[in-house]
Amino acid sequence: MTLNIGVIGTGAIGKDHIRRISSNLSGARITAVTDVNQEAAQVVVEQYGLDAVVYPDDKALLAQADVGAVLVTSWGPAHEQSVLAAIEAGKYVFCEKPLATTAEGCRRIVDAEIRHGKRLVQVGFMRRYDSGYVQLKQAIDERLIGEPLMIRCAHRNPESGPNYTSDMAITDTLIHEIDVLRWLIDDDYKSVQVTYPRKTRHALSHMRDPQVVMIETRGGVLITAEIFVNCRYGYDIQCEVIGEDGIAKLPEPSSISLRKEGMYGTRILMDWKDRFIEAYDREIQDFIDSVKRGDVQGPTAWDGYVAAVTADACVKAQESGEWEDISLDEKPDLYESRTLSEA
Ligand SMILES: NC(=O)c1ccc[n+]([C@@H]2O[C@H](COP(=O)([O-])OP(=O)(O)OC[C@H]3O[C@@H](n4cnc5c(N)ncnc54)[C@H](O)[C@@H]3O)[C@@H](O)[C@H]2O)c1
Ligand SMILES: O[C@H]1[C@H](O)[C@@H](O)[C@H](O)[C@@H](O)[C@H]1O
Repeated sequence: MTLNIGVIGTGAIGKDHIRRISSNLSGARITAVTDVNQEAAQVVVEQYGLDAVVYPDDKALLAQADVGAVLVTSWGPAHEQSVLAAIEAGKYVFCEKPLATTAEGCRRIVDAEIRHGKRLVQVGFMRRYDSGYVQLKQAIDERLIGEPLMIRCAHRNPESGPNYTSDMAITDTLIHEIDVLRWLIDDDYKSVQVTYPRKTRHALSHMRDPQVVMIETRGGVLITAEIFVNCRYGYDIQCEVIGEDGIAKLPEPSSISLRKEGMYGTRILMDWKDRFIEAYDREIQDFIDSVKRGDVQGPTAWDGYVAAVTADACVKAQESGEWEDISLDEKPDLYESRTLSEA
């Protein structure tokens, strides 16, 4: 049976997920949408030729009995309210990162899910579905490089918008590394420090860019992550795991090589939508399939909580310049069952 999906937030990524569900993926259709900008939501319905109703808000959308699952793709500060309302309505919910903008908000979602007694929430940490990261994890799990000792990574965007602030380097950007690296090496974080190299002239005056974040894991692995959101040349994601017996590196996206005008090289992508297009397809297809089985498997609300606690400590470290502790509540039993990361 086709799964009816409602979409809360029809901005950039909401539209992109609507496009993939309507044209690339199988087993689901969009029957309901809402956005604070209802006219924009109506335009999206027409643009993608959807047979969908535009509802005034998330509550009205969630009240529809025929909506089997929802995607929360609104602004970060609106996520918590919609996810809590979805859990209360007993609906499966895929929420883009961040699950909530505070660790307390994520914890409220975790507690609501525990009270419900069953996993309903999947968080949009799509890198776990990227074939490059999956290969990297396989190499680590198979001990091809021995015990991991250090990780070096870089998260570069060509440019940041006018509303982007220094803390968003953590909460909006590094949040992907925060999730994927603990999944990659099956470890959790202990402490963090943030330092600032010389600032690029391309960053707006209110911003620190680039930033370098050092995270120590409980197992003693040292992570160095560069965040550079005005690098100009492309959307570039790098990750290298240095182990006792060798080094494993995230593959570059496949691309033809060009010999042209005295140069030999490959193109670099400019947009996150293209860099992780297959990962987004896989994560949303997995959500659809697992909702239909009644058994959501992707990144959990607990993963969203861990990311938020870690991000809070990173933001504190941005301000203090000191090493800051990262301390988590005890993992609830609900999240001990097999997930994608353990499958
Ligand atoms: N996984 C990823 O790689 C990835 C990529 C991009 C964005 N995101 C996340 O997705 C979310 C949306 O990002 P975006 O780039 O699409 O932003 P956007 O600004 O393009 O779209 C957000 C939309 O949400 C709407 N909105 C705000 N509050 C709402 C509410 N209470 N109810 C309904 N609609 C509401 C806005 O009107 C807007 O149309 C953010 O949390 C962002 O961090 C994730
Ligand atoms: O919302 C986007 C998205 O998550 C991208 O993957 C990231 O590179 C950007 O920095 C962020 O602003």
